[in-house]
Amino acid sequence: MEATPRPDAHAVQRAETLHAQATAALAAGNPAEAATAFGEAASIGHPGAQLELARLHLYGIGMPSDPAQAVHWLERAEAAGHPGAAYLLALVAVGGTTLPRDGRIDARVLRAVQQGVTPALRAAALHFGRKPDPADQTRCVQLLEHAAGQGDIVAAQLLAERLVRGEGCPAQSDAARDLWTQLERAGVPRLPAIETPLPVQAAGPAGQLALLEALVAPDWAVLSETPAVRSIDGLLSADECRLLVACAQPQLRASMTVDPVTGEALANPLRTSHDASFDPLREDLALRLVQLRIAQAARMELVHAEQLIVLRYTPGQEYKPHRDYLPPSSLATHAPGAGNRTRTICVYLNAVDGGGATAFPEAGVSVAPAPGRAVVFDSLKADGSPEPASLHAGEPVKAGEKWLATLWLRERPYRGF
Ligand SMILES: O=C(O)CCC(=O)C(=O)O
Ligand SMILES: [Fe+2]
Repeated sequence: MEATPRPDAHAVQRAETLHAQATAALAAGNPAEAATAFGEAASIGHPGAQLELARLHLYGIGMPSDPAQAVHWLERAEAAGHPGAAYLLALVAVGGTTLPRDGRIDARVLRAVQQGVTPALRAAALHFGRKPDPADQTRCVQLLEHAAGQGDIVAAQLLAERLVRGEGCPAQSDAARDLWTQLERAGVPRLPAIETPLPVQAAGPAGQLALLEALVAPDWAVLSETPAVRSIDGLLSADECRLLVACAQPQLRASMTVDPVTGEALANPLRTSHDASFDPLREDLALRLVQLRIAQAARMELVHAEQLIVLRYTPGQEYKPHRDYLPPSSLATHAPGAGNRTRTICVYLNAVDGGGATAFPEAGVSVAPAPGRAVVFDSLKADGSPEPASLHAGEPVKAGEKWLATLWLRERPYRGF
């Protein structure tokens, strides 16, 4: 890596001014202007500007997405000692498209954890939380405490759920109640009760970070060959199911469907749930690792996936019989280069008190919700043409809530990294 020449005091001052201008431009909704100013400050050697510029390149804000360019600036910021840069480089590398999946991932996350980078603490907590060793369970709680102490609301929610059940610590119902009272005062909704009675595959060696274990998914069981329907148990841990619900809750809105004639998104009685779509910008390392395992379970690369969707159904709500492949009208406007939706994986995040199974009438199979269980099915035939027998429905919920995470996977890459 090239060493960045040390800028003089005047240049440092100018870089600070540009960084402040760029930050203001971004907040005011002028990403192109922000990119120019961050770019100038980054070239002078401002590590914060290098990191911000990298994020714009990565997510294609104010410019087309260019992960390789993002990595270039992140490596500079990392060399200058910016704690967030190591974290972001690890986040890019786990995807395996722009940087190799190698030992630097764990080393970088470990460094970010030691420097207290909040999303790194959250990701490490969830990783250790999947290891059965009691010391790792304790580590998970400590990392959640550290992140929550730094203002990470989601970590605080996950911590409260562990405290109340005594997961990785003695049960502390008073402390859990106090924490929930504080959270509720701040407008944070309660999480549904999520426990995973299904055994979850252990996450690599005890006592150490080995984040690439996220890519190891349990095998599927074939329920129907044609149409292809499979199920997988123990895909996500309780913490991971809670994470998806907690991240979705603030963004829930009435679900839309694609009009088969016009391709427009419409509120539709076909689908009465609420859902949240995860903007890639909001995908932190923990969410990315969870999604990588979900994609792996579906035996596809995550770059083929549209944005993760989390759905919530309350009693009476359902997703009436439908097929997931896109009609030609919407395919033409929704990333046609990626091809059609070829496969879907839905992961149940909680136990539903009544109803809510996913039914495949043509296959004659039905999958009941259980936390961490997934159903994987194909929407296209082997020759790429639509498979009408992939018809399926989310049956009405009769009691309690149903939380579900869905990845719709395209024939070809849909995401940039
Ligand atoms: O709610 C369900 O069980 C099915 C969801 C579904 O069909 C979808 O997300 O495409
Ligand atoms: Fe569907």
